[in-house]
Amino acid sequence: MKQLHKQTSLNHRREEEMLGSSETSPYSPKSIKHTRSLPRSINYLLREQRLLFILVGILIGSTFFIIQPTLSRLGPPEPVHTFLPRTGLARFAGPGPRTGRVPVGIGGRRQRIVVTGGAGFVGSHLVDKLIARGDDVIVIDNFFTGRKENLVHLFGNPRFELIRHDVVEPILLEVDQIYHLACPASPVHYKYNPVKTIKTNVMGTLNMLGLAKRIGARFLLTSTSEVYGDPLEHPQKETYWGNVNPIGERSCYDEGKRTAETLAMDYHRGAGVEVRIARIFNTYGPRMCLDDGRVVSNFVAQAIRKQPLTVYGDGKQTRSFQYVSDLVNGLVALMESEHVGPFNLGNPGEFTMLELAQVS
Ligand SMILES: O=c1ccn([C@@H]2O[C@H](COP(=O)(O)OP(=O)(O)O[C@H]3OC[C@@H](O)[C@H](O)[C@H]3O)[C@@H](O)[C@H]2O)c(=O)[nH]1
Repeated sequence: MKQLHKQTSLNHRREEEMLGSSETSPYSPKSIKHTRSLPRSINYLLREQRLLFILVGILIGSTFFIIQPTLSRLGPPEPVHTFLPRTGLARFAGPGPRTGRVPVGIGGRRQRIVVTGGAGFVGSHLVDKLIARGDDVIVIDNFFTGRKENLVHLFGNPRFELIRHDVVEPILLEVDQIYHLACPASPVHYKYNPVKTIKTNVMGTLNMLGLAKRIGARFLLTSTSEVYGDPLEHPQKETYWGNVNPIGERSCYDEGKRTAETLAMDYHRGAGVEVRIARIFNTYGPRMCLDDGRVVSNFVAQAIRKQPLTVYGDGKQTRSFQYVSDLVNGLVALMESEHVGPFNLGNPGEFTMLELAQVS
């Protein structure tokens, strides 16, 4: 009996709860409330001609978006770039010619390019070329061998920025292309602090490749003919793997650049980063440091001071020499090309050092 009674009282409580909920309970389910308030919202819309105002607003908005493209065509013409479309832009814009409206900040925008080591001899000439063709350029340099004087003519140019930064530390920027030149390149400079040289080549390249991967930028590594070491093949083709001393005085640079190349290819294979590798042969031109210990600098400095030229060894060792503007044209052409992997940039004609001394 007790049990039965309990059951009855429970049923009674449930009936009470159900009744209460549909009548006056403040905790009544939302769905019931919604059904009741629907006509009220329609009433709200119909009152005081609110619906009419909404329709007029939609009409004005649509008219603006129809007329706006016509107006923008009447504005000043966009600057015409004669160079080939580059990948960063192509990736955003999609294949084929860009037509119709494009979102602000994407359509017709210039390339943003980072040049690490842009205050150096080669870097500053590269920056000049990129600025001249209409790009926005950010230079990163720690001024170990680079000099502000190489870029002073660009100060005040709104498309140019200079950041004092060492690439062994990470940096975050939003760009389309990265030219990675930062590293002391003459034997006296790279032997001055060999641990720092190899750190720059490994950590610096790792950081810039990481940045390229993160932001989807194309990456060009400036490597060197020194990756061939003391070559056993002449001339050296890109397919030659070299003859390098891993423990010599030059190894910090030779092996550093070889590791940098390895990293670039691993980022390409493993993370899909678009990489270019330029193996740069001896280069000369304005803004070379007269005290960098290279043969052209030394011969020029000695000739200016009317001193005898110092030829090391028997002078029969050969080198090729290219003018800096030719190298810069090659770097840009390589970046714009679809060639992945190493590419020699130099003059095919070789001289012995004795021959070079005779023409100086
Ligand atoms: O006063 C000198 C200087 C150098 N030399 C000789 O000239 C030759 C060229 O030496 P450099 O120091 O100019 O240049 P290297 O060819 O050794 O290295 C160069 O190679 C390619 C680049 O990537 C490197 O950054 C660059 O340093 C060497 O055989 C050197 O012994 C002289 O005979 N007299």
